[in-house]
Amino acid sequence: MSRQRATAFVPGHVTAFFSAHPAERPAAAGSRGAGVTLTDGVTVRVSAADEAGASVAPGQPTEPVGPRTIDGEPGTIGAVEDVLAELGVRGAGDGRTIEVAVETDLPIGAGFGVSGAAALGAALAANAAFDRGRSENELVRIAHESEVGRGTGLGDVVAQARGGVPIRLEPGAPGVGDLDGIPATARVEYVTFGELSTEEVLGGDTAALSAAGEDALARLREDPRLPTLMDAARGFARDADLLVPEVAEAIAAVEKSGDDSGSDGDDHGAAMAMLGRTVFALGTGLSDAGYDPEVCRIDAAGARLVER
Ligand SMILES: Nc1ncnc2c1ncn2[C@@H]1O[C@H](COP(=O)(O)OP(=O)(O)OP(=O)(O)O)[C@@H](O)[C@H]1O
Ligand SMILES: CC(C)(CO)[C@@H](O)C(=O)[O-]
Repeated sequence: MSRQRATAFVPGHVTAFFSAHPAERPAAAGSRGAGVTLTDGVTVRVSAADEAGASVAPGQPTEPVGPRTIDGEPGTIGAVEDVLAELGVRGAGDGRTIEVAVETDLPIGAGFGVSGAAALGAALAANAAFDRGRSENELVRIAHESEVGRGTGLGDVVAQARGGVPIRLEPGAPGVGDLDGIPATARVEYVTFGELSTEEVLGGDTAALSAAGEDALARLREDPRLPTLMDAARGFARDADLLVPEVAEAIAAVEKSGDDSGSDGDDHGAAMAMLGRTVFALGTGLSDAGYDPEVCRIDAAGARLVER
């Protein structure tokens, strides 16, 4: 008998650069690239709900699915619904409804991979709560396929499952894709100026962007260190023509304050988080430049079930 309730934590993931690799089969689709996973992330609690809390999901007018909240307010994430359907826990057909509570301090749609994290957290928690007996690789694949299917991300789920500083060498879910990483830890600062639609960028022409992403990856593979990650990220944002003015200004301000203070080797400047109007820095670059950033660290562990 399962406990019918479980909670998972999934780190946020900031992509530094990427190339898009669509494919017929969602498990084979994905991205190459690199980024950092964050101790700031998404907590997902999945539980059997009371009938009183039952609701009807958009697009499924007759199926009661149970309450869905994001930070306590009603809200759904498409990839989460697809994960639950795949695991057969969405409307179990026995009158049971499922409650999903997503909590995060991260902004949604600003380059932190919140939708991928919510999907992976829902997969881990639903599997545990309803004793689905899937392995970690299977759950990562289900979350990856759901995220790719919704067009809200390509490489966040596999990166978030791993933790650390993931390098996505080959696109796709476990068994298809291939990951490496930079063995490093650091303080992370970030400031968000607003959203950038992932669906819009991925739905457009990605050829130039992907060429820039492949160049950046080649550079990082030659020298898998944090300063090279940040430098390749800045080059990518420029070459892929994705840099937004507020982020460009912040990157320049961090560079200038580093030059002025003759800063040591611990600060590697700032870069843009893909895909959001967000700037991030490793070290104290943003606070040194006079910004008031959120502060966290590189996450060491990757997605996991937690006691709650
Ligand atoms: N308040 C909200 N703001 C934005 N999206 C929301 C909100 N509530 C639910 N959503 C859903 O959450 C998902 C957000 O996906 P999106 O890929 O835009 O963001 P993200 O995963 O946080 O960021 P990114 O892909 O830029 O790293 C979408 O499916 C959207 O429908
Ligand atoms: C496409 C993307 C930048 C959206 O956040 C991310 O999923 C990635 O790096 O594949």
